[in-house]
Amino acid sequence: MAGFLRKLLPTLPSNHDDDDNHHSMEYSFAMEYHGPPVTYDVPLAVPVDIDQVPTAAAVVSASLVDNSSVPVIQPIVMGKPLSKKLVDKLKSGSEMTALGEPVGLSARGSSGAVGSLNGDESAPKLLDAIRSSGRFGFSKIHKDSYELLGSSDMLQLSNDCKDGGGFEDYLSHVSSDSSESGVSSEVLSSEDSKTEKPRHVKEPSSVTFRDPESYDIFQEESDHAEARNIHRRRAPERNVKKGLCYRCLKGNRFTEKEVCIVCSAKYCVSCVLRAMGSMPEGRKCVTCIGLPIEESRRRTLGKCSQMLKRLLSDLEIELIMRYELLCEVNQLPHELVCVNGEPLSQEEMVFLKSCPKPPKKLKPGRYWYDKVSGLWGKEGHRPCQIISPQLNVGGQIKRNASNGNTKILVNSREITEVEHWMMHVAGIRCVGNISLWLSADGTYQEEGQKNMIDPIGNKSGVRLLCAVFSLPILPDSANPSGGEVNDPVNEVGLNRLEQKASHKLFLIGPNRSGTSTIFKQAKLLYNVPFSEDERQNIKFMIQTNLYCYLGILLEGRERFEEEILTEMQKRQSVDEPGPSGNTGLTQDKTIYSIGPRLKAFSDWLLQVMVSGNLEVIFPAATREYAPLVEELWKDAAIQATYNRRSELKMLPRVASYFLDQSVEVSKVDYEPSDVDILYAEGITSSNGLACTEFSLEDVDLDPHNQPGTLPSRRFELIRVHPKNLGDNCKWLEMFEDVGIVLFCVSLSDYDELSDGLNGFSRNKMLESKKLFERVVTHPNFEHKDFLLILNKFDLLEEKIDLSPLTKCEWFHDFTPVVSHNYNSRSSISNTHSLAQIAFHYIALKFKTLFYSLTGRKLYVSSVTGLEPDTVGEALTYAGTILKWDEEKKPNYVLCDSSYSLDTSTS
Ligand SMILES: Nc1nc2c(ncn2[C@@H]2O[C@H](COP(=O)(O)OP(=O)(O)OP(=O)(O)O)[C@@H](O)[C@H]2O)c(=O)[nH]1
Ligand SMILES: [Ca+2]
Repeated sequence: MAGFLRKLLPTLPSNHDDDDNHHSMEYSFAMEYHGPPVTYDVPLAVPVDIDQVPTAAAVVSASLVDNSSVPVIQPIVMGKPLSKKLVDKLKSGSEMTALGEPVGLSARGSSGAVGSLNGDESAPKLLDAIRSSGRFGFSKIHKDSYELLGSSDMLQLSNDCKDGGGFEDYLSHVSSDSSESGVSSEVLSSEDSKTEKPRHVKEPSSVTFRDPESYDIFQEESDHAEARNIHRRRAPERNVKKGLCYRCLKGNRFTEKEVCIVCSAKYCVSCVLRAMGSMPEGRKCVTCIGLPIEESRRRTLGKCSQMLKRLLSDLEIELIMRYELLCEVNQLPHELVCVNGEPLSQEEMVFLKSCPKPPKKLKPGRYWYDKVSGLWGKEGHRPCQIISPQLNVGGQIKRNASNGNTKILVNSREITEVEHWMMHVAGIRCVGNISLWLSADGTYQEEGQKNMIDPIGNKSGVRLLCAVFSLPILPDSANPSGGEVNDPVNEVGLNRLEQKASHKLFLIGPNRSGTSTIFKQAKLLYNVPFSEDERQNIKFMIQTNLYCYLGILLEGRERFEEEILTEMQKRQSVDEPGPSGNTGLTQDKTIYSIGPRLKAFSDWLLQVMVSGNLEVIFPAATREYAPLVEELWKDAAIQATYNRRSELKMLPRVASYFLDQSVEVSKVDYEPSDVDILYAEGITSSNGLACTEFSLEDVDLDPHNQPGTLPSRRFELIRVHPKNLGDNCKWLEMFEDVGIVLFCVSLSDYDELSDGLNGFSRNKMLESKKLFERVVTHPNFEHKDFLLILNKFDLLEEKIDLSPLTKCEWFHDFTPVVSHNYNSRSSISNTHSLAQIAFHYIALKFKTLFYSLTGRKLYVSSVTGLEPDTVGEALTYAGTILKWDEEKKPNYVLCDSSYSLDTSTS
C-alpha cells in the first residue's frame, strides 16, 4: 500500500529511490527560487504532511476480512509465477480489469522461480524437469487456483521480455528490491511498467482489486533500516486461535494442516493452495515469499506433508520441495554460523557446505572446529561429529572451545570429560597436563614424541560409547573414512539416537544388584536380538564362569578332603597310639579324593584363579580343557562336593544352573540359550556400559481408549556399572539427557556383607544406600525422576522367615504386625506376606530418604530380575512416569506435528 501511495505522491521518501533513478521519471520537482523578489502573490505549495494524508489502515485481523463485503485492496505479491490465464491475457493483450484471481509475476530475482533458474546451480535440473514435463500444470488444483507456467509459456515469456529489452531490467529491479528491502507488497504500477513493460503486455491498472479472500495477511512495509537486514525481518505475528486454519479460521488442533516455514501460519486442506500459491520457495504464505525461513523449521525443509501430497502431483511436490531446499533465501545465512569465534563469510560457508563431509544439520550457532582431526562441536560442548579436516574456515581453535576441564590438550583444545573417559576405556591412559596430537586418521601422538597410539575407533567398546554419547566415531583401519557407512554401531546407534526422540532410561545399581539381569531381561522381553558379537561375548563369559565355578568346587573338594583326612588322623591317633608306620595308602583316600590327572588340572586351575588370570586364559583354553571338564564333572569326588555346595559360600546361586550342564557348556560349539544368557553373570561389554532400544506402547492415561490403538514410543535403556563411574561417581555428569533414573537395589542385601577392601566389610544394604544417596544428589540428576527397583524379591521371600530384616541396622525398627491370617495363605482375606510387608517397609525407608534429600517423590517397583513379568511392569511404569511428566508440560507437540497428523478432514 505504501507503494501505491508512492505513485500518487512522488515526493514521498522512498527506499526505492535508488532504483527508481534507473527509470525515466515523469515527475516535476519545484526548485528553490534564487531570483529577484517578485511583486505578485506566489501560489503556495504546502508541503505534504504524510501523517495527514488519509490512508486506510492495514487490516490486522483476518476475521475482519472474513465475512465483509468491503472491497479490499490487496497488495500484489511478486513471488508468484504468472497464472496460465494471466499469461494468456498478457499475450492476447486483453483488457486487465479488476481481477478475480491473484496476479503475480514470477519475478522475484533469486528467490522466485524464474530467479532460481537464473542463479541457482540447480537451475539446469529444474529447467529440465519443467521442460520434460511438457505442459506443466497444477492439474489437481480446484476451481480458479493457480497454475504453474507451462514450459513453453515461460520460455516464450522470457524471450518476449528479452526482445523488448525491458523485462530483464524489470527482473533485476525487482530482484534488487527483494534482496535489499525484501518488500513483498510491491505494487505493480503504471509508472513502473511504462518503460519496461513486456512487448505484449498491456498496461495494468495501477490499482488492482482482487478477491478479498485471496489473502488474509497483510504485511506492512518494513522501515528502511530494518529492511536492509534481511535476517531480522519476520512475518508479522498473527493472533489466530490455536488449532484454527489461519485463512478460514475453522477447524481444531486435530485438523490436518500445512505450516508456513516463515511465519508458522497453518492452513487447512481447502485453504493451503490459495494461501501458499505455487510455492516458488516452498511452503510459504504468499506474503512470506522472499522472507527467510524460521530457523526452527529448517529441519523440516523438503519434508512434505501427506496432505500436500494428496493435493498435488508427485512432480509438483518434487519441484516445490526442491525449491524449498535450494532457493537462496531459504539457505542458512552464513554470518549466523560462527566457527572458532569468527562468523563465516559467504565463501567460507560455500566451502564448508561443499566439502566431502560437511557438518550435518547445520543450524545458526557458534561452533568449534578442530582442523587437524576434523572434530566439530558446538561451542562449550563435546564434539558431535567429524567433518572434513583442513578446511580453511573460521578462526583458530581455542583451548576452552569445548569447555573441557581435563587439562588434557588434544590439538590445542582441552578435551571434555567424556572424551577423556573414552580414551580411558580405549586404553589410552593419560593424566593431567599432557598435550596430544590427534590426526584425521584417528591416531594419537604425544606432542614431541614419535610413537603412535592405536586408533581408538577400533575397539567395539569405544564405538558403543560413542553411540551412547552421540560422539563422532574416529576412523580406523577397517573404516578409514570414519563415516557412518558400513558402520553398524554408528548406523544403529548414533543415527538412530539422533533421529528418534527416544526417552532414555538410565539403569544403575550397586555391584550385583541385578542391573545386567534386568537389562538382558528387557532385551528378551522386547525382542531386541543380541548381536552376533554379544552372543559370542556372552558365550565366552559363561564358559569362563564355568571354570570359575569348577574352581570353587575344586577348592571346596580340597577343603572337604583335608577335613576328612584330619579327622581320620585324629581318630587314628586316638584308636592306636604310638608310631603308625603300617597304615596303608588306601587309608588316605576319601570320597573327595581325585586322581593325579585331575589333581594336576585342579592345582593349575586354582593357581590361575588366585593369580586372577582366569579371564586371560579362557575362553581361549576352552578347546583344550573341554574333555577334562567332562571327566571332572563325572568324577565321584566332584559330585560329592557338589552335593555339599550349600557350604560353599563362594559359589553363586546361578552356578548350579550352569554346572548341571557343564559338559554341554564347555564344548567349543556351545550356543547359549536365552535362559543361559539371562542367567549368565556379567554383561557383554567390558566397560560395563550397555544400551538397547525398544518400543513400548503408550501408557494409557485415558481409560476410554481402546487397547492396542495407542502409539508406541521408543525407549533407550542405558545400563552402567558403578565401577565405571569413577571416584564419587564423577562420570555421571555425562548422562545429562536421561529421562528417568532406574536405581536398582537387591532386596537380599539386608543380611549380606560386602567383601570390602582390606578385609573391611559392610552391610550391603548400607552400601547400596550410600550409592543411592550419591546418585540422587548428583547435580546432573537434580530434577530427574527416580524409579527405585527393589530387585530379587524371590530371595527376600526365601530368607525373610529365617533371617530377620533387623539384621540391617537401618531397618532396626521393623516390627511387622503379622496378622493372624499370616500362616493361612489360602485365606481370602487380603493378607500380605511378610516379604511384602518388608518390601513396603524398605520402599518407605528409601522414599523418606529420597524426600529428605530432594524434596520430591520417589517411585518404587518390586521386581524379580529373573522373571520377565515383573521387569516388564517396572519398565512400563517408568514409561508411565515419563508420560506424566510430558502431560504436565504445555502441549506444544500436537500443534507442531501438524505435518504428520494424518487425520483426514472434510
Ligand atoms: N534369585 C535372583 N537372582 C537374581 C535376580 N536378579 C539378578 N539375580 C542374580 O544376581 C546376580 C547378579 O546379578 P547381575 O545382573 O549380574 O548384577 P549386576 O548388577 O550386573 O552386578 P555385576 O554382576 O557386578 O555386574 C546374578 O547371578 C543374577 O543371576 C533376581 O531377581 N532373583
Ligand atoms: Ca553381573
